[in-house]
Amino acid sequence: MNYISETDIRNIVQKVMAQTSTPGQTAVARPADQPCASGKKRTIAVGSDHGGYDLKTIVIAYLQEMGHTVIDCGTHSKEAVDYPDFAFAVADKVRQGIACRGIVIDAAGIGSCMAANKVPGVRAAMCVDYATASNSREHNNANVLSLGAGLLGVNQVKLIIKTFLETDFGGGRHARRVDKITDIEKKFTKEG
Ligand SMILES: O=P(O)(O)OC[C@H]1O[C@@H](O)[C@H](O)[C@@H]1O
Repeated sequence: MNYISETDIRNIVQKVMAQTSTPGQTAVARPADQPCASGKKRTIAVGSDHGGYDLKTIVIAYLQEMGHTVIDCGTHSKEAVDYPDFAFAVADKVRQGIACRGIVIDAAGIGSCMAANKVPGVRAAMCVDYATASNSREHNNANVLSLGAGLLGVNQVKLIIKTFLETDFGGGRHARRVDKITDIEKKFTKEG
């Protein structure tokens, strides 16, 4: 006859407790939180609306030049579309761990950032220069970069992307704070 041993019960309880951790406890790692070691060739998801379409083409070429694999989540023309659809497509690739990082682009970069941040496990940052790109990585462990195509020149964009991909998370006090962001998210998601 099959029965559940005390060890099995202990394992089940530990698993359930880990999945329902409360603020102050260490966050459970999800695919989107898996490390994306610097210096390595990565898979990066990129998406834009019509306002970011031209820049997306440049960004994809730049990433490929650096040796990264790109998942192009669209849009595929300059026909008017809605940025949340493409920001979600990118963010969901990061959430699932299919892409290590994501880049979302629209004309201003704001709406795509908002939409991407609704996806569990995603920390999207709208960056406009070296300082915001490095801070978003070092302090916030951002895994999605949002760019405003109408605000940035091509060289600026390349510097932002290079910085975003090559800056490591600082850990320490920053990890405690990022864990608190995750705890807020968990209050509102079943998936947590
Ligand atoms: O082309 P329309 O619809 O005027 O504006 C789209 C842009 O306006 C903002 O929402 C976004 O930045 C998006 O790219």
